[in-house]
Amino acid sequence: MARRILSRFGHWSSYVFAVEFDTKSDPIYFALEGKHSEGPQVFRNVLADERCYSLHVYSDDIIERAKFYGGLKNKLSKELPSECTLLEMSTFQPNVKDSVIKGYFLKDSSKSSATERVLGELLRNDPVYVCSYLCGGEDRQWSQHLWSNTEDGWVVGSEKYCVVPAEKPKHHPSTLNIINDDVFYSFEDAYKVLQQCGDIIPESKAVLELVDQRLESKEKTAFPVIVIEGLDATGKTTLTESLTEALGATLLRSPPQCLSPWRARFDTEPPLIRRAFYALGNYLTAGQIGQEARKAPVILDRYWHSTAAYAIATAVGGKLGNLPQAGSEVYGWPGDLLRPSLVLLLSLSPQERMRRLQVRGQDKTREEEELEANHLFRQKVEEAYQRIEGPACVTVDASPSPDQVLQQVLLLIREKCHL
Ligand SMILES: Nc1ncnc2c1ncn2[C@@H]1O[C@H](COP(=O)(O)OP(=O)(O)OP(=O)(O)O)[C@@H](O)[C@H]1O
Ligand SMILES: Cc1cn([C@H]2C[C@H](O)[C@@H](COP(=O)(O)O)O2)c(=O)[nH]c1=O
Repeated sequence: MARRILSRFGHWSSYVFAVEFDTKSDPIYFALEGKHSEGPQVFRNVLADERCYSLHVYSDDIIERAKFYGGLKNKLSKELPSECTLLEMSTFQPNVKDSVIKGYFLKDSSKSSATERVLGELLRNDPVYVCSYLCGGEDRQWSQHLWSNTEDGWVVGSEKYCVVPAEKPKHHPSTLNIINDDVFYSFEDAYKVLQQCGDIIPESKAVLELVDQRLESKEKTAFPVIVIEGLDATGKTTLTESLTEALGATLLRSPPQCLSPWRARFDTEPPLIRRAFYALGNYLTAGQIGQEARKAPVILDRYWHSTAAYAIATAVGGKLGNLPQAGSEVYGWPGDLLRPSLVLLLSLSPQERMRRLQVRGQDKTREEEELEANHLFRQKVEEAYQRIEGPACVTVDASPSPDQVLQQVLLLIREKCHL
């Protein structure tokens, strides 16, 4: 397997490694060299005497890679001794798109041999690289040892590298693989993913059959198309229903109703597959818009902004600042997807949104840690919404009463769409 990666991007030692010791701060970045450099040691403040390993998921088959990585955390949590801590890790070439190899860094304070047995099994049977780390000498310098497969099992390979500090890259590594792993910018790219899943996810075929029958629509529409976006419970359903009535419009949504039987199934899949499903949903909806907007205005409950914003926020690890900068190509609109006339983003304070969620009877029992993680995720979704362009969204304060929100939005629509 090592040979495969060498042919694609160069030698293993040309990669930079990022370990997420703490999601609130930057990862620890390190590189590999033949000898240790003078200066600060990597891991000085974060590792003591634990045994350490890393796992890197790699396969030329993007579906195999996504599926295996998608299930790996669960598998490791079940099989490894409870004294093992799993940290997210990426291996990448700075500024090289699509170069990220996802994986985990493992701190093991158990005394058992179970960890090496589990990792050896993975190396033998699955699309992974395994490395172990040793700390030696008076100056406590770390080295990385890439494991190899042999006929008798696995061995700690002869390839030993010195672990040296690496510079923080300009962009967080998780941003390098967004295009076509998390967000699809053409119908064809999303379609290909579901085509490749046909054998392992039979439902993909049913979805593709529907998609094959879609009506193509990229043209400018006779009547305006107005999208209402926002986080869960910001009032989209309430507003889209009243708007539809007030304007004598047609109400559509993305993903469209016809995909409902498969949505839950695709929600359990890793991001590559799940996001391709949602992307195709937009193209199906675009076909419906093309038909309906000949006769009346169209109100849309979610569209491309949701697809891209949720995907980007999920893909980008750690802090809000790790999101790609405003103006980045990841916030662009797909060239082959019908553009709406206006996109309105409903915005609420986290407290009011939580209150509405609770009134609705959901999300009552989150643990504090999960809430915090979620809060960061929500912030990333909102920020990503606001950075998407072509068209960009107009933010609407959704905190007044339903009728006041409706009146405010009607004014905006009259002003921007001359309705
Ligand atoms: N302007 C408002 N003021 C107070 N409560 C509201 C307002 N708009 C909606 N609500 C209430 O907030 C809850 C969430 O509203 P709604 O279902 O319309 O949100 P949503 O954005 O469509 O949610 P989701 O995306 O999760 O489907 C509902 O109980 C609804 O009655
Ligand atoms: C359209 C769309 C939705 N999602 C996710 C985001 C939310 O968690 C739910 C909300 O869906 P609802 O139908 O409004 O309740 O689905 C997504 O990830 N990508 C999308 O394109």
